[in-house]
Formats: sequence, C-alpha cells, structure tokens
Amino acid sequence: FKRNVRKVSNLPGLRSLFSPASPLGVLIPTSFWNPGLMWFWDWRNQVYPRYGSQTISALGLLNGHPAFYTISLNVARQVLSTKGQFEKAPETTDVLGFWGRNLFTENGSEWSRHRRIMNPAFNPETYALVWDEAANLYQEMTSAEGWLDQNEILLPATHDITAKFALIIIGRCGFGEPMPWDITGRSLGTAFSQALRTVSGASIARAIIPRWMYRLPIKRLHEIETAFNTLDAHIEDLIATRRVELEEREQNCERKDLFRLMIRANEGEGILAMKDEELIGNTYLILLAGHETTAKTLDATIGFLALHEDIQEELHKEIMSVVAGDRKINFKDLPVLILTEACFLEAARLFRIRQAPATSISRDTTETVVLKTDEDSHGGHIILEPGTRIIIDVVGLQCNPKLFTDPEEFRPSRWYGASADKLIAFSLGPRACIGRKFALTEAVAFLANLLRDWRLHAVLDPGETREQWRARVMQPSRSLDLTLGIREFPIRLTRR
Ligand code: HEM
Repeated sequence: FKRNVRKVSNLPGLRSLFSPASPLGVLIPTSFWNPGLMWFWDWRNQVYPRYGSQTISALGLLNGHPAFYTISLNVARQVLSTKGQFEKAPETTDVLGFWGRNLFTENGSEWSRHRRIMNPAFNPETYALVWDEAANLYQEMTSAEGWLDQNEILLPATHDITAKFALIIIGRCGFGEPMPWDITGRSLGTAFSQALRTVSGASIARAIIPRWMYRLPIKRLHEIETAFNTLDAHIEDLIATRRVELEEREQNCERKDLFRLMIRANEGEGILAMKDEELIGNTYLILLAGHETTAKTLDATIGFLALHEDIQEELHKEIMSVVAGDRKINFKDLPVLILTEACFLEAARLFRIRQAPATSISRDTTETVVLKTDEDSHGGHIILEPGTRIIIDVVGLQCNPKLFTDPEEFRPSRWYGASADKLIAFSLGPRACIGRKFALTEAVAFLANLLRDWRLHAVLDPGETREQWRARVMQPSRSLDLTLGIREFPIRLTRR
C-alpha cells in the first residue's frame, strides 16, 4: 500500500478496500465504503472539491491498480494529445476485444495500421449517405410503426426506437446491409440486435467472470453465453455473405464503405493487411461502438427536450427555417441546424459514455512523464512513473464548474462557437472517436425529422413536477452496460 501511495506521488484521493476499477470494486455496488462503478456519477460534485484538486489519486488497500483520476481539461489534453508517452492497458480494453484485436484495443503501430485502413470510410460522401439513410429510415419507421395517422403516441421506451434506428444506420452505411425497418430474419436482424443488447449489457461482467463459471447452473450466465454465441454465428454469416456480394458488385461500385475497406484489407497483403480475427474484431467494434453510444445519447437528448419545451419551440423554428416545400430536410442544411446539434452535444456532456469497467478514458504511461496540474500543490505538477494509470473522469470533467457554468443545467447554447475539444465525450487527440461526425450527422438528421413533426412530453406521475421527473428519470442505468446511458423511460409525442 505504501509503495502504491508513492506511485501516486502521495496525491490525496480515494482510499478504499478495492480500487474503483478493480473487478471486485466494480462488482460491489457503490456505497460509502466502496466507490464501485458509479462513484464518478454519484459523487461527481463532491470528490474533487473534498481533496481540493482537479486531479486526485485512487488506491485499493486490498487490490486494484493505483490510478490518478482527473477532471482537468489541461491534464486531459496533455494525456490525450501527447504521442508515444501513453497507451491503453490490455485490461482496460478487454471489454471490446473478446472477438479479436481491433482499432479500439491496439496501441502504437498496430493501432495506426487499423486506423489507416478504416479512416478513408469516414468521409463526406459517407456522411451524406448517413443523412439520406436517416431521413429515409425515419419515413419508413413512422409508416411501419403506424405513426402516420396518429396525433398522439405513447412510446413505452425510447431506447427501443433509437437503438433500432442506430443499428440499421450503421448496418446500411457502415456495412452496406440493405436493412429495412422490419429487420426480422435479416443477418443483422432482431435476434442479432437482441443478442447485441445482451452482450453490451454483459461485456463488463464477461471480462470479469472466469470462463469456468459459465458451466455452473446460473441462468443469467447461460443467457450471456448464448448471446455471445448468437453474435458469433451472425457475424460469420454477415462476413461470408457480404464477401460474396462484394465480389459480384465490385466492378460497378466505387464507394469506400467501411466493411468493403476492411474486407479488401483482409484479402490483401503488406503493411495495410488485416488478419481474419481482426476483421471479426473490428466488425464487432463498429457494430457496438457505432450504435449503442449514439442511441443512448439520443435517448438523453429526447429526455432533456421533453423537459424543456421552450428549447423545443426554438428548435422547431430552426428546423422549419430549412424545411423545403416537400418538408424534406437536406444534408446541406446540417451547418444551419446548430441548435439541433447543440442539443445532442449537451446531452452527450451530461450523459457521456463509459467504455471500460468503472473508467472513462484510461491510459498508462510508457515512460516517466511530468504532467502540469492546475493547482499549485505538489509544485504545480505530478510525476508519473512508467506504468502509471491516469483516467480522464469524463463525467466529472463535463460537470466541472471551472469549465461549465451551472454544469447540471441542460443549456445547449453553451456549445455555440465552443472549442471542439471542450466536449471530451468523443475524446481528444489522435485517438479521438473516429465516428464523431457519423454520430452527429445521424443524430441531427433523426432529431430534425422527429422534432419537425412532433412535440415531446415527459410522462409525469400524478402530482409530479418536472424537477422531480428529472431527478427520477434522468439517471443512468446502474447495470454493467458498456455505455453509460439514461435508464429506459416512456415518452409521449403529440403531432405538430
Ligand atoms: C454519441 C456517440 C459516440 C460517442 C460519445 C463516442 C465516444 C468515443 C470515445 C470517447 C472514444 C475514445 C475512447 C478511448 O480512447 O478510450 C471513441 C472511440 C471510438 N469510436 Fe466512438 N463514440 C460515438 C459514436 C461512434 C460511432 C457512430 C462510431 C462508428 C461508426 C464510433 C466508433 C469508434 C471507434 C472505432 C473508436 C476507436 C478509435 C481509436 O481508438 O482510434 N463511435 N468513441
């Protein structure tokens, strides 16, 4: 323990039996004696002020890797923008690496190879396609769900709609799968999306629970095992089918869709080749990272908009200012829809994603690094020995009152003209989210179409105020999901 205290330069911070990111720390619920998985949410306004610093340490007396946690944008910039001094530790990426090494799990030249293969797919042509597909899918959805002749709709759980929407968009635009709204029987269909949901909700548990335990008569573990096997079968099927289709269509198609680039790299040789297991690993990664995050942020956006009818009215004005005679909203309108985009960014600020057990964005040093801190204590800097872990506490950072006035307020206008790196939800630097623009395009297209046609209303309990509704509903789900998202909630739509 003393050695670990020295490792974190004696910096004050959390001291508990199990460190917050250790398997036991994660599995035991957050309480006064165990920070657990949710401390960064439950204690977000107390911990850093208690230790008088934007960077603190966390140590487990019995087990767990000692670590620094920071809500300082300056420290985050140093960690995420400096090349070569920081890398991802394997145990922090395991949750997205079950199926094969991939862009998310790799470091150094291996990471660079994956990124060079996949980067060309994230281009303006793809974003235009995302926009058009999102607009078409919205029309298909309203027709298939029977919304066209309704004036009022009660959606029992927004996530059912947003998750399906985001999965189909990544299927169509990333994988060239012509998925309809009714996805029953498709290779990325209903069985696949249910399995994907189970897997996403169980990945952290899967990384922690030893494999032999899956042979015990525990129903939940068998469900997890079945979901993982179902995904395997679907992904193999998807790769085989698309490989044949690509052979047939190759002559006439110029588009650099992501899946085509990955399959070509898998068939190729040389420095930009991709191994079979990497193709599978990246396929999973894109399917998981490319839909859950967007869907959950859309859920949060819908929740906040339902609370703030004044912002909805402003948003509707913005949308109607670009609507053409046929009520279509076009890709060229994207730069004008600044409030629509700002609402999504603001929801991402308040409900950002989590991608590894109990951590946010985590890096280990590869050499001794001196980080400048914002406080004068410790001489204004901390020294990180090689192998020291530093975790960007994204929830804390995005609620940091030194960066955001009234941080708990949903105030989209704070993003007007704001520096892009103030929103850390997509991370910063060379390893920032490759799908940021993809997600933003999809989200703005979805929201603009939805808000053009509908008013959103919170479904209040009898006698409940909006503030009470927010306190009850706008809370994260406490499961071991890969992504931190608002728990499921119903919403009422009335036609404009
Ligand atoms: C609201 C939506 C999204 C959010 C908040 C988000 C957030 C993030 C964050 C924070 C990272 C960095 C993680 C780290 O360094 O530890 C990341 C990486 C990544 N994201 Fe996203 N993401 C979103 C949507 C998407 C979409 C739509 C795609 C794909 C189409 C995607 C694909 C990826 C990939 C492949 C990486 C790994 C990049 C690398 O390591 O080079 N994400 N994302």
